[in-house]
Amino acid sequence: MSLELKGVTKKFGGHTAVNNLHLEIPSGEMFGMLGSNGAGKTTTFRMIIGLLDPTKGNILWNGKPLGYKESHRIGYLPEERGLYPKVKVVDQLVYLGRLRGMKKADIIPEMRKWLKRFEVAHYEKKKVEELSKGNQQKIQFIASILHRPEVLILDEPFSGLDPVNVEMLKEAVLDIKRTGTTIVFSSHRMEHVEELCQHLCILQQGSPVVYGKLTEIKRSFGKMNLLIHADFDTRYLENVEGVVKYQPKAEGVLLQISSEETAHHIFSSLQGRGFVRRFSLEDPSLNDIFIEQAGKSYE
Ligand SMILES: Nc1ncnc2c1ncn2[C@@H]1O[C@H](COP(=O)(O)OP(=O)(O)OP(=O)(O)O)[C@@H](O)[C@H]1O
Repeated sequence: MSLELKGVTKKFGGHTAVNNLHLEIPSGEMFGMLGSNGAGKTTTFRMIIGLLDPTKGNILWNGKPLGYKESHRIGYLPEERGLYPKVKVVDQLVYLGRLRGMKKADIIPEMRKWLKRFEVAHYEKKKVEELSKGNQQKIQFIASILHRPEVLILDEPFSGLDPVNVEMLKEAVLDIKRTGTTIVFSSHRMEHVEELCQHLCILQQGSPVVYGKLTEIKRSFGKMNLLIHADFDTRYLENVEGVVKYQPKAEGVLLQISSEETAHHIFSSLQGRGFVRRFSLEDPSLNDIFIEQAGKSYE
């Protein structure tokens, strides 16, 4: 049971937006799709949901093609949010739920459950344009999950939300995953992907430059981070062998080092120089990996 992309390519005229993409996303998994602006994430999502046809390749859900007719199986939160501004929240959700094969009598209680959970129950009879952008996003999220899809595609679900709402949405996404839904989501916020996904892919110009399990991707990166807070000048570390990057922080310094051996060596070299409040060896962050692979910072 999985979502499979087999050699999927999408060309727009002479431009290749997605290039021979092979992915296998196990059923029930939450999968992170990363990449710089224009890398091909949204195009891939549009092909998965059947809004665009691949120029080449196949997309299979449990071994069968996923087409536009399978829309009741798929939930999609698009990047460019698009609800009808003049239509009331309830009418909008009933309309979208019915499009995905639900009965009105089933939609209303499910809708109310989610509106309450997202603390927007009092907007049920308001027009969408009367809601803030963040609250409109919650409504659009509800629209994407109301029919309990088997596959849920979330394009930048957390963008534009305040930290409290990000947490609220994250909890909801995790609960949906627990029901067995397969979730693919894109984000430019690496910490969200690190927190939620076991597997991920980084696209660059339509091709995956990193693909696999987060823990293995980190392990095979070949570098680690060393955080040091010391009450003395540590600038000499910049020239120590094995130190790849030296970044002064508001407090202390963050080093990127090539091996654990370098950490041992640095630890010894700090002895006798003064007080060390923190010495912490850490895995590389996804941001480190992204910057190196895709060549862009999203901090
Ligand atoms: N309908 C279209 N016609 C022509 N070119 C397109 C079309 N849709 C996307 N593209 C091009 O395909 C490439 C991939 O775009 P896509 O929107 O998939 O990137 P993305 O990874 O989602 O980017 P972002 O992070 O900015 O949302 C871009 O170069 C884009 O200009």
